[in-house]
Amino acid sequence: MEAESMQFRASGIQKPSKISTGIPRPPSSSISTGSGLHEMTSSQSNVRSQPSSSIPAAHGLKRSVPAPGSSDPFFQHPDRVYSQGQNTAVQSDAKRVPLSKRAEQFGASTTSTYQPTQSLRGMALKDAPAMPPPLITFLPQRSPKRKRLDAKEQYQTQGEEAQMDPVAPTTPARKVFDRFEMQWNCIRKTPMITMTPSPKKGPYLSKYSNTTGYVVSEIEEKLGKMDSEFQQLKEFMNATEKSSFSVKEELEIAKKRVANLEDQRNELQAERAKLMDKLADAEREVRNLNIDIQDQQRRHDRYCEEMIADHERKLRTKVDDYEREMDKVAKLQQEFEEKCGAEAEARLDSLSNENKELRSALERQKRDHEHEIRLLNIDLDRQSVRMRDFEDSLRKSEEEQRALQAHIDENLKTIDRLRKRAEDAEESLSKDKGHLGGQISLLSQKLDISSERIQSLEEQNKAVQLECERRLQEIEQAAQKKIDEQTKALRDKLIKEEERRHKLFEQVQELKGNIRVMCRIKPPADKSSDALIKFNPRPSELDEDKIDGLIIPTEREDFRMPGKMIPGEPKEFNFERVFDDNCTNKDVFDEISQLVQSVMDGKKVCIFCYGQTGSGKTYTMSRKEDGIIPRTQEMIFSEIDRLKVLGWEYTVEGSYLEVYQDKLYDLLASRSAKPEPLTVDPISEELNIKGHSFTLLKEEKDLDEMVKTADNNRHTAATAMNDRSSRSHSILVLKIRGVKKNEDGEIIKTRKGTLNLIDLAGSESPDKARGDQIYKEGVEINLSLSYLRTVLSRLGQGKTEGVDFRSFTLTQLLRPSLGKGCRTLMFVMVSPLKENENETIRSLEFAKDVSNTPPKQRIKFKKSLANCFDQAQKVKMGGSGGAAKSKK
Ligand SMILES: Nc1ncnc2c1ncn2[C@@H]1O[C@H](COP(=O)(O)OP(=O)(O)OP(=O)(O)O)[C@@H](O)[C@H]1O
Repeated sequence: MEAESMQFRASGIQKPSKISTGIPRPPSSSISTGSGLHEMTSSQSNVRSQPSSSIPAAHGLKRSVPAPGSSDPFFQHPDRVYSQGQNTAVQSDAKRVPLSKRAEQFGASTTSTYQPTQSLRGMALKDAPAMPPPLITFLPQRSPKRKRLDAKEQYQTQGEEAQMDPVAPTTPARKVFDRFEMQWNCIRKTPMITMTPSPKKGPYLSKYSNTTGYVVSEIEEKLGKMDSEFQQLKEFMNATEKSSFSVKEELEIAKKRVANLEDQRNELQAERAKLMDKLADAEREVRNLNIDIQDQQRRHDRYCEEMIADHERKLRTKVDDYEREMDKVAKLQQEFEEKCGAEAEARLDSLSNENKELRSALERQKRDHEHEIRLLNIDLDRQSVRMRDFEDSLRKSEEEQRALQAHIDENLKTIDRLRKRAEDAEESLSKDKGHLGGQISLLSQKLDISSERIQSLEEQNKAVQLECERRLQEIEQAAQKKIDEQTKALRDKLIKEEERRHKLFEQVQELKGNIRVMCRIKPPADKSSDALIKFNPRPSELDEDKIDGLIIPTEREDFRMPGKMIPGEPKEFNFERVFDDNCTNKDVFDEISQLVQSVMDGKKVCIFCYGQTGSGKTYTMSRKEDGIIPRTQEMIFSEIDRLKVLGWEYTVEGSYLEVYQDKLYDLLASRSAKPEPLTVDPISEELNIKGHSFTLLKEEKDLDEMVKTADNNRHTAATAMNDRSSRSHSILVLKIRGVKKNEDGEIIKTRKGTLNLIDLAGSESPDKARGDQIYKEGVEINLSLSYLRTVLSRLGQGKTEGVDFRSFTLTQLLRPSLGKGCRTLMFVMVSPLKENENETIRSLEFAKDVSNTPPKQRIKFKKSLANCFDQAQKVKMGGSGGAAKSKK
């Protein structure tokens, strides 16, 4: 059976062996029943070739069987009409033609008819039709509309059809099988041949007899067997077809998978190309970053070098200037010391001027130096800002690198994923495996190389950054060291210079006198309309731009002609300086700032503002924007800062006091209750007020606050002339203490200065018409002022002994600052209005009294100075050599 099935597969036509027994045979016959249809034909042939002995009475049958195409009724059956040729062919080719072929032959005679009434009597078995003629058309009819397909298309179409209907007879084998099945069904449906029973005939013929029946049942049995075999065959055929369709399906799936894998491979290649591009971009970016970093570093180096060179150059210039100045000072000092005798006085003024210039130059230089240091610090700051910027840019580049790295990591992850996918694909695509694997490994190798490169670039970056930081630190340290050294050298020089300046300054101040007087003329509200006093200003002999004297014309009654006014003796007033109505508060302070400086040097200084009500005392002393007090505040605290550099530490204590009706009050005390008068210690060397303590002023703003409080509390009383007319003396007292310590912290020098800034009450004559209270206040004020004049006059004459300060609270208060070695400046404020002329002249005379007592030295100094100018003038007229001399 196995061999047969194999044979079937090879030929495409399977024929069960039982089929060969489709033609009934005698049971004794040697014809094998196990052969196929082919054998069946052979057996028929064998039957024909057998000796007549084996087939009894064959002849009778032979004779009775008509030849095909004859008029025998068998062949006239409407369903079994055979042409003679066909029949012959069947008979002659029965041995060779396979059943299928024969089936085709049968199928070709679509019009053949079968006559069941036809008898086979007298027909030899070999002449009997081998197969019953088919009842229907065997060959499948092709639809005329159906397109003719080539073999492949047909195969595919059949495959598709088979997919739709797995048992559809579309394959050639199926077609043959179906035809065979139909043929077989025909045979099965064909009614059994009717034969006339003939007991005389042999057993063979008796098989066809219905009367005996056993032969028919045998055939029936065999047919049943064949049927079942056929069913098996059919099942087998169906199963085979099904498996063939599933194989086809698998093939299709495999094809699709191949296509998918192809796509994946393409995708992978595209992704690899993208990654390569990204990698190239990253490398390019890193290269650019490196170039940027190098550029930045170069620029930074160049900037540092330039800065250092510039700084050195500036410093050299400064040192040179400083040394030149020092030489000049030394020369001057020498000259001064050499000509200290009579000529010294003659030269004193020029020396003092020079000294002033020198001092201002030195201060300028010092300021410049400080400015230089500030600039250097700014430069350093800028440098550190640049450094920070540089660090920022580095940090940014690092971040970019990190982002790049993250990107690469992401890509690596993607690659890993892809690699995994590729590996999966590799498993199913064995052909592409090597190729794809190679590509992936190449890609991962390249990526590894890139990651290594990035890592090394990062390391390079870090190294460059570290190097930059190190170099910058070195430069900073070197610059700082140089700055420190130079600052120290300059500081030492400055300290020496400061000491010299201090000495010279003291000398000049001594020469200027301990009591100095200056005058200020208040500008008139309306120059054109107001009736003004005719001040004839006299320019200073020392400085033509300045005024130091006033000549006021007077009138007197002609004693020969009473009532007639004639010009009187002009009144001449000489002061250290006169500020006319063009001068500002700044000019005033520039002139007196040296006295504030003296306080820093440990001197006791009193600055008074004297004058009639409304003449501008408070304006000069306390004007918020530019008065003496606000400017003094600023100067003191900036001086403290300056001297700190030279090793001085200062403390400032202050108090704001008021003398009203000869009683002392604290202007800082609360005004809610009636203020209690204070008592001054009459003996103490320092100003001591019982029950009163000075306020420690750490910063300028503390002093400012104190002044504001005092201003608010200041007692004022309305007068006809000035709404805020002051009816009391106000005194701002500042105690300034300085100590200088050595490196071990021991105090090596101390300075104790006191500054009294006094805004005196209005000096006008008391007028009864303004009320008793004001009159009383006026009398009191006048008394205290005249006593002050007395005290100052005596002091101006150098009489420090026997001066009684205790008579009035004001002088008692100022006593510690008016004694020997103290400095006093009196500002006399005058009104320019004609209506105030008397008061103005009285004020000027008051001031004259104070200043009319200059030291003898001063008179001599002025005389010799005048001589000097005369001589210089003469020389100038005489020739150039003289001019040079005069210049000198
Ligand atoms: N140099 C000046 N320039 C412009 N205005 C001035 C000047 N001096 C004083 N004044 C003005 O004159 C008025 C009176 O000045 P101030 O109060 O200073 O007088 P005073 O002498 O202090 O008076 P009192 O003795 O009553 O206190 C103010 O309005 C002030 O602004």
